[in-house]
Amino acid sequence: MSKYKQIREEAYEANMQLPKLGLVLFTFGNVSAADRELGVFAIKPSGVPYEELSPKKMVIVDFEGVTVEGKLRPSSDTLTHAVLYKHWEKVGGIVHTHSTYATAWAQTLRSIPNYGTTHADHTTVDIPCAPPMSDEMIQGNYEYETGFQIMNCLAEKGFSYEEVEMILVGNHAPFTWGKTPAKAVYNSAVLENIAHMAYLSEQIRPHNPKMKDALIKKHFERKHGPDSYYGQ
Ligand SMILES: O=C(CO)[C@@H](O)[C@H](O)COP(=O)(O)O
Repeated sequence: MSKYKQIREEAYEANMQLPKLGLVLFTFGNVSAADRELGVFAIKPSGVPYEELSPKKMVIVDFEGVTVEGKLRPSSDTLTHAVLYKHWEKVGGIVHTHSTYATAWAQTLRSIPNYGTTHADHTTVDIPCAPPMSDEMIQGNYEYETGFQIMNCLAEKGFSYEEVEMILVGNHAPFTWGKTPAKAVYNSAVLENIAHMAYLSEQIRPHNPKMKDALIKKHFERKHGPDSYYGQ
C-alpha cells in the first residue's frame, strides 16, 4: 500500500466538498492534506474538473514545493500551500477557493468587519486582507510568494495562524487552513457565509457600525470559555 494513500484520500474527500458546498466553479480552487511525518502534502492536480478527480490523481509534493509522486501537474497554488506548511507546523490542511462573496471582498482589498455574533463565533477579529501581489512577486521572487503575503499580513496584525484560520488575498481570493483538511474546508464555508452577510449588512445600512469589542469578547468567551478572547 502506498505510504501516501491516507493523504491522497483525505485531499480527495476535502476537494470534493468544495463544489458540494458551492464554493467553487469548474476547476477553481484547491485543497491539500499534509503528512507531517513524511514531510509532504497531497494536492489537487491543476486544471482537472472536480468530477474527474480521484485519490490517485492527487499529486504528492514536499514542503519546498517539489513534486515527489504523481503524473499530473500540481495546482498552480502549490507553492503557497508549501510555504504555509513549511512555516506553520500545526497546519494539516489548506483550502483555496474563489467563492463569490469572499472573493468580492478580496478584490476590494478590504478586511471583513466584525458585524455580528455569526462572525464572532469563529473569529474575534476583522478577517484580514493581505496586500495584492507586489512587483517583486510578479517577477517571481520566491520570498514574495503568496504564502509569505499571507504570513506577513497575519504577523503585522499580531494574529496567530492557530487563532485566525482564514484570510483574503488582495485582488485574488480567500485561503483558509486548519489542523485537518476538513477543518480548513469548514473555515472556507464559514468565511463565505460571513462575507455574504457582511456585504448584505452594508447594503442594508451603509457605514454600518461594527460590533462593540466588549460584546465580541463577552460572546466569544461565553462560547469558547474564559480567557479565550484574542481580539485586535
Ligand atoms: O487562483 C487561481 C486562479 O486565479 C487558482 O486557484 C485556480 O482557481 C485553480 O488553479 P489550479 O489549482 O487548477 O491550478
